[in-house]
Amino acid sequence: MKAPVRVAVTGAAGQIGYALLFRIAAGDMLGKDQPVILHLLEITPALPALQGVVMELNDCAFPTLAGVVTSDDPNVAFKDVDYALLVGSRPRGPGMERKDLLEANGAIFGPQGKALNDHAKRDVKVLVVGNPANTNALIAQQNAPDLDPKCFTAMVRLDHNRGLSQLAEKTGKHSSDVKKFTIWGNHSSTQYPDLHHTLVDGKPALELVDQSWYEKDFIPTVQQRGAAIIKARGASSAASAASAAIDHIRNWALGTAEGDWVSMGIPSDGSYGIKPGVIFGYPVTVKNGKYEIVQGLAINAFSQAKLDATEKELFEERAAVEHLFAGK
Ligand SMILES: NC(=O)c1ccc[n+]([C@@H]2O[C@H](COP(=O)([O-])OP(=O)(O)OC[C@H]3O[C@@H](n4cnc5c(N)ncnc54)[C@H](O)[C@@H]3O)[C@@H](O)[C@H]2O)c1
Ligand SMILES: O=C(O)C[C@H](O)C(=O)O
Repeated sequence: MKAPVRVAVTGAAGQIGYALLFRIAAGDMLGKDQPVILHLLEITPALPALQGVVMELNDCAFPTLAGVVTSDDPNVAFKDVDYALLVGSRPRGPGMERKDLLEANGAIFGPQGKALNDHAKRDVKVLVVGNPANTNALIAQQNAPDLDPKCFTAMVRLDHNRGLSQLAEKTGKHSSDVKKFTIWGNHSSTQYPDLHHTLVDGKPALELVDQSWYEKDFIPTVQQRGAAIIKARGASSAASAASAAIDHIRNWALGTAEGDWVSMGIPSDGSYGIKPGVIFGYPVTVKNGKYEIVQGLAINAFSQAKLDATEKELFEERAAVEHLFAGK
């Protein structure tokens, strides 16, 4: 067994929290040889419910669970953490766009960014799940001037996994046969699920499906999947969101597979013409805990229009929350 690492999860008594904590504690995220100490943050009224979750965690007697810290204070919860999964925030209901949550949730991420800045490990890996995830990650990043801006990422992995599954079903293959798929941009209905470089069992995806299915079926299905789940379940996705969060951190910590990439919301740096200043979904590979944008992919006019639309939306969201940045 390795030395334990500290993993913070916010909103730990919520529905994603309930699907996430047990898998992290069981070693699904960082490996069966990596003990974890969970640092669980909740709002004060949810602390009794959180205690119930902790009782259940203990009752599992997981070999990889080395301790649990609970708090309603981010300055306590983020002390010395190696990983922080920022889930705690309000989910949307039917008929809402995720950006309608900016007002309600944006205020959560400034103080949490500052607490990470003041207390977390200097190479902390932060994943924002709470919606609107990209812009909340930007708010946290902008309140953490002493941390590397690249510590802050947002989750587009659920969209990525949804795309793998849709394409696998259409082509009669398994999702593990699908490689080099990308979610560009925002975790919102402007996200661009891009099949132009995708391979299914080694063959170009766009040679296996027709363009009209790609444009009129695949893209909107992936873009609107969160809303479809809210409609069907009466609550937003939880187990699949938790699973995607585990995939995102596992790949960031342990690396991506040779010959493939994953999608992560990361700080834009000018790659593919996206101006710096937002958290943008990109194709990335990871080695030794560092992610790198896959460079040199051809972008045709169709793709460029989609990239422009999602970039525009992210800069609009940025403009709406700039007052929450440190020093503003
Ligand atoms: N990025 C994605 O792909 C994705 C997928 C699914 C859900 N989400 C988002 O994740 C968020 C959580 O969803 P859920 O279904 O678990 O919601 P939920 O309402 O079941 O749980 C949220 C929890 O967060 C807690 N919380 C609220 N403010 C907090 C704060 N300041 N600090 C700590 N905890 C706080 C609440 O008490 C609650 O227990 C929502 O914003 C949802 O839209 C994102
Ligand atoms: O759609 C939502 O509001 C929840 C989540 O972001 C999802 O994609 O399932």
